[in-house]
Amino acid sequence: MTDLLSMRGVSVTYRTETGDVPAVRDVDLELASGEIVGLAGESGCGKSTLASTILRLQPQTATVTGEVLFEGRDVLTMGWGDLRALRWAGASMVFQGALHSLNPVRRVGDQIAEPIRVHTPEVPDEQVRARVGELLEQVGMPAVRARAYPHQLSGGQKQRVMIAMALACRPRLIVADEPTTALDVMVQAQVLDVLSALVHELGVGMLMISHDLSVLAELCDRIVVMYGGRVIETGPSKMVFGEALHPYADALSAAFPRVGDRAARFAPSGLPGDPPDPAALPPGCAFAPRCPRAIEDCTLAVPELLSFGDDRSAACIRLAEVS
Ligand SMILES: Nc1ncnc2c1ncn2[C@@H]1O[C@H](COP(=O)(O)OP(=O)(O)OP(=O)(O)O)[C@@H](O)[C@H]1O
Repeated sequence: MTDLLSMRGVSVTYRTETGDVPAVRDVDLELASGEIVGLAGESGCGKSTLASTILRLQPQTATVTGEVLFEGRDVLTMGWGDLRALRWAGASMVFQGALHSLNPVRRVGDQIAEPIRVHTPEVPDEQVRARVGELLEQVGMPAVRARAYPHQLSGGQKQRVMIAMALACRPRLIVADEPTTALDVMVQAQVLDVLSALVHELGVGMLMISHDLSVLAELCDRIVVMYGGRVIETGPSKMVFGEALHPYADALSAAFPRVGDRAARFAPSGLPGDPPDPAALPPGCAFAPRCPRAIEDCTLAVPELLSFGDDRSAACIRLAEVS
């Protein structure tokens, strides 16, 4: 078990008018301080749902079971006071839609200062302002930009502001859900550089979700690949993308795009069919209907996630042949 984040047997089911949607099924995930872990998988495989459990941000229609231990304490059962203290100060999130979540009529410096003021009301204004300037400089912007309004900033600068805000209360974990998706390729690369430099410099942990495999490969120490709500492979990033064990992860790396190549973004070319509907998974291995190596036995039971060496695991009954 790692010191920072340890998720055990996490399942999330949404209640909907048309029935239950089991979006995440029995997921284990470990993340240590200073480590960047990437969550990969096609749209709808449960990445955002899993990430939202870390800060208990899922909607009321969701039922979450299992354990989400943050520094040894279960986020799923902690009281509201502890949860409030955890958000921003323990763990913070950089969202996909961040570019539109800044308040257009407030200076960005005031918006970065807000979590600091809420979490540490005793800190005098002058120190808060100094901290905001320091944060802007950390993300590569001059401190004077604190006075700017969002419309005066470019998309990349706005995303830097969101990163500064996420860092404001010195969290030990950052959850980044598609943090650069809306940005141009060049700006995307710059923002990713800022993020990874900060994670390494400050020694915080980061869970990174991206459709873009090249982003994950470049940035992450370890990769967790999801399919149909389950983890199907984990391992060091170079190995998962270079010599995948699971046929699905293998199909992904075969379709490996160039950095920022949006046309090739996470749609494993050459893989027939669509990702499964989480409310109606096929029996046994959910990937079997699309898998070039599937045999009849694959449909009998959900394959267990088995360890391969110290740092890799995969869920496929045919691994003896694949590995
Ligand atoms: N609030 C909700 N109510 C019902 N179903 C939901 C809700 N949020 C997500 N889902 C469903 O849960 C499944 C997992 O969704 P999730 O957004 O976690 O996947 P994802 O891998 O992050 O996809 P994407 O990359 O498209 O964001 C999908 O089938 C989705 O339709």
